[in-house]
This record gives sequence, C-alpha cells and structure tokens, in this order.
Amino acid sequence: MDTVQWIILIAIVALAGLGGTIGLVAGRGRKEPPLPPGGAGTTTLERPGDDAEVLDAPPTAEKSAEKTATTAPTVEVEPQPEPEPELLVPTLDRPEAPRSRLVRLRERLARSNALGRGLLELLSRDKLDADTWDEIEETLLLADLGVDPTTELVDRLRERVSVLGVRDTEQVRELLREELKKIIDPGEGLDRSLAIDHEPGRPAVVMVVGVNGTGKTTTVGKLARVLVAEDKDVVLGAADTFRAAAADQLQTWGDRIGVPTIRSDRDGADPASVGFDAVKYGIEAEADVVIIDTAGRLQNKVGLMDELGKVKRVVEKHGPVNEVLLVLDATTGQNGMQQAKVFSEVVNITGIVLTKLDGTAKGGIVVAVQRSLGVPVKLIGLGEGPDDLAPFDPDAFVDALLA
Ligand SMILES: Nc1nc2c(ncn2[C@@H]2O[C@H](COP(=O)(O)OP(=O)(O)OP(=O)(O)O)[C@@H](O)[C@H]2O)c(=O)[nH]1
Repeated sequence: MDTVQWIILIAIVALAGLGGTIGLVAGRGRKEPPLPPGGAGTTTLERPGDDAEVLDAPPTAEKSAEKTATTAPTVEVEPQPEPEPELLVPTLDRPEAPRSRLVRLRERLARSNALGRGLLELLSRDKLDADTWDEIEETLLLADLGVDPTTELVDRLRERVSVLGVRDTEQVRELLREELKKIIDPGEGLDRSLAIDHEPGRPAVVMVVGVNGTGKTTTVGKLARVLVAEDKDVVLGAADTFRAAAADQLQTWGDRIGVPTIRSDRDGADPASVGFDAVKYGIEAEADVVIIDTAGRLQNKVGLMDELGKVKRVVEKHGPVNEVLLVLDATTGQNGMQQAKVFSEVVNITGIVLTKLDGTAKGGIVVAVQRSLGVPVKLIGLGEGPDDLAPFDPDAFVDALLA
C-alpha cells in the first residue's frame, strides 16, 4: 500500500469509531414511552422514579423545561397540560327538618314567654278574689289578647274554677290549658297548612306581604328552607324593588340552599314584572313553589298599597296565587293589628306569619289577629337563626305557654 491508500484506510476506521460513540449517547437518552392509560394513541414521556412525588400535581413549566433539557434532548415533548383549576363546589346549607326544629322552637318559646307563668301564679293564689281576677284580665290584655277574647277567657275560667272548686295547681293548669286552647284554636276549621299543592306544570305561588322590618324577607328565606327540607323545588322572586338591598338579601338566602332568585338589575323596577318573571321562570323550571317577596311599605301610602294589588293581579296572569302570607311582628301589638286590616283590604290574606315571638310575652296577638281577620296563623318566627321558623301548632303553643 502506498501512502495515499494508508491515509484512506485510517480515515475510514476513525469515522466508524466516531459513529458508534454517537449512537450510544443518543440511545441512552431515549426510552420506550409507556402506553397512556386507556391505550390512546398519544405518547408521553415516562417520569423518572425520583419525581414520583409530583405525579399527582402537574409539573410546573420550569420543571418540565428542565426535564426536557436533561433527559430527552431529541424527543419532541408534548405540551404539558395546564394545571386543572381547582373546582370550587359551593357547599349548600342543609336546612333543619321541620320536625326537629319544632322541638327546639318550643323550648325557646317556653323560655321566653311569661304569659302562662304569670297566669298560673295568679290562679294559684289562696284567695281568688275580684282583685286577682282583675289582675288576670290585665295580664291577658298586656299580652295583646284583645278585649273580647280576654273577657271571654276570664268569664269562662272564673265560672269553671268556682263551679269545680278547683284549687290545686295542676288542676288550675289543666283548666287554663283547655280554655287557652279553645280561644287559640276555636275549631272553626282553620286550616293551618300551607296551600302549596299544585298542578303539574304550574308551581304553587306564595306571596309574602307586610310592613318594613316585620321580618318579611327573612321569613321568605326561612320558608324556602322549610320547603327545601321537604324536598321541594323552590324559586324566589325579589319583587321588593323599593329597597335597594332587599334583592341582595333575598339572593343570599337563596344561594345558601341552592335556590334561584329572580330579580331585576334595576332598583325601583316594576315589582309586578319581577313577580311575573319569577312565576314564568318557576313554570319553565318545573318548580314546586315560587315565593315572592314584596316591598314592605307604610300602610297609609295609598299608591304603594295599590301597587301591591297590581303585583298580585299581574302574577295571576299565570294562574291564581295560592297563598298570601301577611308577616306581622308580634312585638308591635295593636299597631300590627292596624297593619293587618289595611293589608287585608288590598289583598286577600290567606295566612299569617307571626315573627319575633321569641323574647315577647305578647303571644296573645295570635288570638287577636286570627279573630280580626278570620285567617289562621300558619307560621311563627322564634329567632334570627335561619331555621327559626316553624308551623304554628296550637297545642304545642299552649303547652309552651304553660311550661
Ligand atoms: N328575634 C327575631 N328576629 C327576627 C325574626 N324574624 C326576623 N327577625 C329580624 O328582624 C329584622 C328585620 O327582618 P327583615 O326580614 O329584613 O324585615 P323586612 O320586613 O323584610 O324589612 P324590609 O326588607 O325592610 O321590608 C332582621 O334583623 C331579622 O333578623 C324572629 O322571628 N325573631
């Protein structure tokens, strides 16, 4: 071989050696990709074992770039998925079932109501003379029982106590229980259940009316919770467009239990149209009950009262309103009675909600308002808690008064 031939031979051997080295380096950096779960056609890079702790969390952009640079220089890396946004599932309140709340509320009523205790004390005196009977009468009047019911109750008790010669505290308590029961639940077929049965395709409509501050919006919210606890689908209508924050307040109640609130974006919008839309929505959503909150307004503002009548008429274009609940604050006494009369002239009240019976000895208003309107008390509010509303049960009420 001459020199040129030697040079060519050496060059061929050198090139062959270099090629083998390059092939080893590239092969070390490549791994067979694992099949993705489910065997779909995409391939992913295997994650090294020492990165195991980050398997659950998607790698950060920085980390994945680092990995790309050090472990897979020649592999085309699929873009790493964006971290999944944390799914914020709103936690809804689970309203208390009506049965258990009754027990709790009864205890509260018994604690806060001095009427029964006062009467029992007077009736248990050794001598039931004229002065004592006057005191009994006064106690009942102060409890807002009203003049006629008070006279009736005192006359009946007086007669029975003297005829039966009852002196024993337990017997007196029993007589008082019977007489109070008669006067609170006169047995004239007062239906205290809420009229929320409905035909298929049309929800029952409940309108809630009353003067500002009686607890109207709160009652709508609490009532929605009672109904949700009974597995009803409820829609709220914020037809109190008079007070700016009322719709927000109502929506907060609805949001807590996953109940939609139909409202206007505009303050001072036509409440009748909000009421109409709420029922329309309720029909489309196949809801069971639509509860409409209305503006609390002063009873002497004739224009505003007319507006309330209009809300009812417009809502009734969808069909009859099943229930019109008047909310009265039990602590306002005779003023509450005046309000009741004015409202009943504008809309046909079908039931009364007495709020704030906690902390007042004026439970007698139950009797007064039922008599004056001929409408039953259907619900009572016994506190500011979300589940402090219960169906009115005359037996439980009298028991609580005398507890
Ligand atoms: N103690 C007690 N407070 C109650 C009860 N019901 C309502 N309230 C309180 O009464 C206040 C007025 O309640 P709202 O529901 O805002 O009254 P409203 O009638 O809707 O008033 P407007 O929205 O201004 O028309 C709130 O502080 C309620 O928490 C109850 O049964 N007991």
